Amino acid sequence: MSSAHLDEWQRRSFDISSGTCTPEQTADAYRAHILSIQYAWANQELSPAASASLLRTYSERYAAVLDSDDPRTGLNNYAESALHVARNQKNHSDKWESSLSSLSVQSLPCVQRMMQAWTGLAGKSLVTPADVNIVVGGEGGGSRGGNAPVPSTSGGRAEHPHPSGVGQQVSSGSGAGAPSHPPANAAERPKAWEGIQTGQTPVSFSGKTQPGVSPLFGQNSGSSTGAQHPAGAASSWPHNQQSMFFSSSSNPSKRKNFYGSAGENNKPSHPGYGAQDPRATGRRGESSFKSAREQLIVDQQKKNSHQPQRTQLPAGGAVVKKSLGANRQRGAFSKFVSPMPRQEEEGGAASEAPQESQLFDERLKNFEPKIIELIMSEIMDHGPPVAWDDIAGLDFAKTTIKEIVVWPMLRPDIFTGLRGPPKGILLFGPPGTGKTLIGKCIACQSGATFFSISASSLTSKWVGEGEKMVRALFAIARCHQPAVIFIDEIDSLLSQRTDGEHDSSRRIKTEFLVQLDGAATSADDRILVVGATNRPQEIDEAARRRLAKRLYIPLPEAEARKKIVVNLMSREKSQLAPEELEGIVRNTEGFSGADMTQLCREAALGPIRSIQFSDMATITAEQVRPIFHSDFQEALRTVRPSVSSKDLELYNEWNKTFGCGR
Ligand SMILES: Nc1ncnc2c1ncn2[C@@H]1O[C@H](COP(=O)(O)OP(=O)(O)OP(=O)(O)O)[C@@H](O)[C@H]1O
Ligand SMILES: [Mg+2]
Repeated sequence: MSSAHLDEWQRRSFDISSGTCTPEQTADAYRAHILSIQYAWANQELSPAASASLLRTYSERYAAVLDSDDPRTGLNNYAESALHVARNQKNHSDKWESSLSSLSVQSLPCVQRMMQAWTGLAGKSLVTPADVNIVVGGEGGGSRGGNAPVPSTSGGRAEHPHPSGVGQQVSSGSGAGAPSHPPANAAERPKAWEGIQTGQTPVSFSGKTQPGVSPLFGQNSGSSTGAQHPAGAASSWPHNQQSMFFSSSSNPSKRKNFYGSAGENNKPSHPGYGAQDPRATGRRGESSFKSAREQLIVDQQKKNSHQPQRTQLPAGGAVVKKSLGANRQRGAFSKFVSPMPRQEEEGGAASEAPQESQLFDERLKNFEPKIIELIMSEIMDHGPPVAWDDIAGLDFAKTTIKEIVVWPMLRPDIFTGLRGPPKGILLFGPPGTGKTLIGKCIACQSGATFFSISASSLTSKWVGEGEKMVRALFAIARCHQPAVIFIDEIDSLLSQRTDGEHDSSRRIKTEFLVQLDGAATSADDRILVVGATNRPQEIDEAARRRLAKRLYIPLPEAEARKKIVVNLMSREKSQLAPEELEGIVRNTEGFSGADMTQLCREAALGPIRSIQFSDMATITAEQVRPIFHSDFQEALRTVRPSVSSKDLELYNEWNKTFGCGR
């Protein structure tokens, strides 16, 4: 035994027996003991007999700590695990089975009304608001965001009524066709309807509309219209209506799940999104087993659940393809939509789903799971939301970006051919002017799948891994279209190729250029690469050409500086007269957005600095005085602009030569 070991053991023994340790610390120390005994034994520092004896001794004491029912002296393992089980336990509603029989359902007034409406009121809204109280799928079983997984009968050409019996999802939109009549006899009815009639299908009814659960009857909360459902679904849905009925993988994070979806084609899942939460299927009794990867995704979803839902489940549930912009919800979180409708997207029939799923596998089968995993982790779905208004000034850049990202979504029909959006944007300008901020804003506002890639994650110490990463990145982006790939500090990835540089970094650049060029991507692919740099002159000329839209992000003008101060001060207690504000703006000529932020931070410390040291411990937050103009004056002594006029000249020069600004 080395003396170091003995010292350590002695110290731990002392700690444990000193009585000052919490049960957790004691247990930890015992665990450490047992580990070190095993380690010493494995290294032949302890004889087998000695280690067996030590282990026995420690195990006895260890057990006493762990299994104690006295919380002061030990850890109650049973309680801990019981808590764990309780945390993961499904609530009662999971087990709750409706006592409603098919007969009692039929006698419900709303069902009666609906049946009457069916026969008597074709062409009119069939439901009253009260009807929306009936939901399908129970907990988590519905689809979200107004994309009810029900087939459409758009254009009045549906031969089959809605499985719920309504015949059509009643919509506020204009795209809905005339509601269809119910089939006159049971033989004509789709199976799902029979399921309701006979109580065979696992339909549950709850007393209230749950958020995120699509009403079975009645108006959809979103902009879902008949037109939103893929054409053709109407004719194909009866064959798998149950799966459509219950599939609901509309969570945005599900798209991270597409990988590994092989073999799931027959499940009522969103084929493009792979494994799904079994609860979401609404099928009771199905195995609740989740792989570690699925569990991770579920955990991530929970973690990010406060984020706005940006991904829309294509109508029809079983259809993978995202619908085009014209059919989507619009607004801040709506998706960036391809101006070039693809054939499959237009078709969108459920029968195409298996092919699509195969396509996903096909496209990614050559990539190592590890690499795919790495890239998937770079998909940015979270982070504090940034709105266009949070970015002061930069109107030209903002308008141009909206033009490239937002407008094609609104009018996909006119953004085709030569008007198609560019594949690459370069944001360049002095440091701290909001380039990264714009990237974050695109992530929040475009609705596209947003990959925020750092150059370091693409460059690997393993030769050859880097270009694989680049290939995988674009392949995955292609599977998640429309997609935006944001590469901050792109100069480090695409700097000029020199003779002396390492071969692997050269290969990464080449691969990137190939992918950017579209040689490896088709014209229909909606992948937008946004690069940001404050060293535009270092970018390789080939890369420069591919980043066709080069936008100068200059230092903020007076108005923008004012807006930054006003924005930041609105969140603090401050007293600034308008003329004082103007004074600050005048004195900050040449400051970048980041400098302005720094100035405000420094000024905000003014009130704190004025507090007497003796009062520091007792003063309440309300007693801290507001930020005054004098604090700004004080701050201006220490905060200086970070961009020199010489640097500015360089940027202006580069902008004149290569920029796309006016
Ligand atoms: N136009 C702006 N409006 C509001 N805040 C801004 C603006 N520009 C910069 N800022 C502030 O400065 C901070 C830094 O900005 P950002 O990281 O976007 O700069 P950058 O242009 O990416 O700089 P770099 O080139 O050094 O990466 C932002 O978090 C924000 O607080
Ligand atoms: Mg930046």
